[in-house]
Amino acid sequence: MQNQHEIGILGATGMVGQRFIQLLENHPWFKITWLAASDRSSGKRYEEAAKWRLDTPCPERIAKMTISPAEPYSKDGAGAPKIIFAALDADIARELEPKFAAAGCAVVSNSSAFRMHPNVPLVIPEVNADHLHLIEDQEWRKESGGYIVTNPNCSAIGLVLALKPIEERFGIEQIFVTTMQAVSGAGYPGVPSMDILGNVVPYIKNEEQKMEEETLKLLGSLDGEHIAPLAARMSAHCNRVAVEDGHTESVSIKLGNKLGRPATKEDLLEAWAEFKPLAGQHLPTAPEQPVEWIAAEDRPQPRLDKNRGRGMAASVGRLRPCGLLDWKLTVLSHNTIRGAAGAAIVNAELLLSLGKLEPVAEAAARA
Ligand SMILES: NC(=O)C1=CN([C@@H]2O[C@H](COP(=O)(O)OP(=O)(O)OC[C@H]3O[C@@H](n4cnc5c(N)ncnc54)[C@H](OP(=O)(O)O)[C@@H]3O)[C@@H](O)[C@H]2O)C=CC1
Ligand SMILES: N[C@@H](CC(=O)OP(=O)(O)O)C(=O)O
Repeated sequence: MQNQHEIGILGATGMVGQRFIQLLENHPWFKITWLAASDRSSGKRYEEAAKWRLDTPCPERIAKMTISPAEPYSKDGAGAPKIIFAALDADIARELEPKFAAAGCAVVSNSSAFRMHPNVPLVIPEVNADHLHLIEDQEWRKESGGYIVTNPNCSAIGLVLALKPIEERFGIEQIFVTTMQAVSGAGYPGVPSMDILGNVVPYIKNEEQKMEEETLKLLGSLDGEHIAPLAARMSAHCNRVAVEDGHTESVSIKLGNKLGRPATKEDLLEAWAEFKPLAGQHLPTAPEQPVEWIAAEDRPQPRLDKNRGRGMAASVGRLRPCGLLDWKLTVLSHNTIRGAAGAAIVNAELLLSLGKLEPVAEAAARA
């Protein structure tokens, strides 16, 4: 890819916005040319508005950029770029993302606002790239070429990466999952230190419902113009724990009978090892091995394993028979990389490789 495409970030000052900047600053296909946040930040230089929380320095070029209002067109008529990465709270996303899509932008969203909308694809490229077909039914796409594509909740994404190869080969009938979610998942400043230090909080608003609905949509199949969710039963328990980054999940599953015989441990390990659905597509942010099996009996652990595959792989370990369902295992993934900014970036890479980020005028003219 020779030309870099100009991109903008909505919510650029937040936890996920900062990850977008970190992951995109040296990206071979995308160049950050526009940053937007709330009225509190607009008009300020990025370094004045954002409290940089990551362990690599804020890129100098970005620090000096001025934050724009969160609108698709500015007063002088100049527009935001046509590719927008969005990292907004759901309520704000619900209001702003459609404005950008209506203005002809491809909105690659990380928020939950439209994930379960029937015409909005909820996508993990390794899992359900075919669901992108839904954008063609969006009114914005028909009128201006713009559209919204979403990535999943940060807890759903690791789980689904681990389950997809199993569902494909063996089928899945029941899923039981308990999460241990990092504090960075709540944004900054997030959970008060007095609430989380030396403690576990067994409640994250709306999280269990999102995990359950999104998992079944992601593992569902495109049926004409609709997604038929996976017909499995699922129960999620979500907890906040005193970990900085990385969501860990204890999972039990009951398998289907696609194989015609009970699956062995070796069958499951082989399914993960051979799961490389994007091989040969050369998407820069996609990990070579999306699901990494760790044999050590006490892994995966967030401190040691969250950065596998540059933070884009789901780590899986502790596979053993389950006394209630068939198998139990532990899954770990980085919540602000694979679970947020990295997920949206790999979605945009997929869209570009499929020709769906071409200039909007062309798409609108075709419609
Ligand atoms: N943190 C995580 O691990 C994950 C987060 N998410 C989701 O990503 C989204 C962002 O999360 P996170 O980065 O943690 O949140 P933060 O609270 O850290 O950041 C929110 C961002 O939105 C901006 N913003 C707030 N109000 C407005 C407004 N009215 N108009 C325009 N911009 C506004 C803020 O700007 P300002 O600085 O000016 O206030 C800031 O840039 C949320 O939907 C969250 O649920 C998803 C997966 C994982
Ligand atoms: N709720 C998640 C992070 C998040 O923001 O999820 P969502 O993208 O579904 O809103 C957590 O607290 O860890």
